[in-house]
Amino acid sequence: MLFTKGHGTGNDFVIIADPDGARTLTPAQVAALCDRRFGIGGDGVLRVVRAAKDPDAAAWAADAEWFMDYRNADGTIAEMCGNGVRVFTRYLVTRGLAEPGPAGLPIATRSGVVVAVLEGDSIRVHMRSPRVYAAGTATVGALTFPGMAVDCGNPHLVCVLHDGVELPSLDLTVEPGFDRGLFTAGVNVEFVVPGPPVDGADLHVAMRVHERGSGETLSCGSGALAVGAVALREAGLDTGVVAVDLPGGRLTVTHDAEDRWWLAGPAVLVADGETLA
Ligand SMILES: N[C@@H](CCC[C@H](N)C(=O)O)C(=O)O
Repeated sequence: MLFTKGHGTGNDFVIIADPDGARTLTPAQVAALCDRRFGIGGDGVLRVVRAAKDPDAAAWAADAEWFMDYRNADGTIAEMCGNGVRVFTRYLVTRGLAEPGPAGLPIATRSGVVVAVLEGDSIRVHMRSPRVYAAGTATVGALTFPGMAVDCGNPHLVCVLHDGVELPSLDLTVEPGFDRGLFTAGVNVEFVVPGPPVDGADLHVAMRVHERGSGETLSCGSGALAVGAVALREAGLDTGVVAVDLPGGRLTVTHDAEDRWWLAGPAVLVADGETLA
């Protein structure tokens, strides 16, 4: 099987082209591809398929030619992957499979159509609007952190650290505890600390994330969107730009005056290959 490897701020993906929807990817195959010792290694798989050729995306085929079929490293399906959309777009354009129009390139995902705009090394995506909807808590070791539940198409719990707890001190090798009644399908948990002012942003934060189905990753685009929404809300700002620093680099979240939410950051293809087993 031919594959391409790519990443967005270190959130890395195995990309499998399946334009006509001829391939079945089982959870076990996805987990094997993503295995960092016995496989290619990745936080997830992006299957590149025409929306019209996949029953999960047929509803969007009139609005977007291509469907990002995203799977987590453990083989589970997720509704959205913000870094994945950018890497997916880079793949389509680099391979000549799509060309963005003046308004950008629509991409179908399991949580609807998003639109990607190429800006050199960076790709900016008009995302589905995040919805901050409930209070929750996360536990890491003996510590409990209050947080806000945010729906970005996929579920997030954003926790601002308190009492001088520092991001590097958190052990995210194990899944944080969370309220399974609130998040019946699991959750991606973001831990956030405020940062000093940076040029071009209204707010600046640093975050780490434990992703549902993938463990701690170097970056999570939908997580950054959730964090940006909570940061703007807590600052009392309706619109603004939030610089979000992750272990893998910086993403920028913007809520503009037309009520659009944007996620921007780099997207890189690093290798092509072929699996042998
Ligand atoms: N890394 C992604 C999110 C991938 C899906 C997530 N693990 C889930 O299960 O919801 C991103 O960049 O958004």
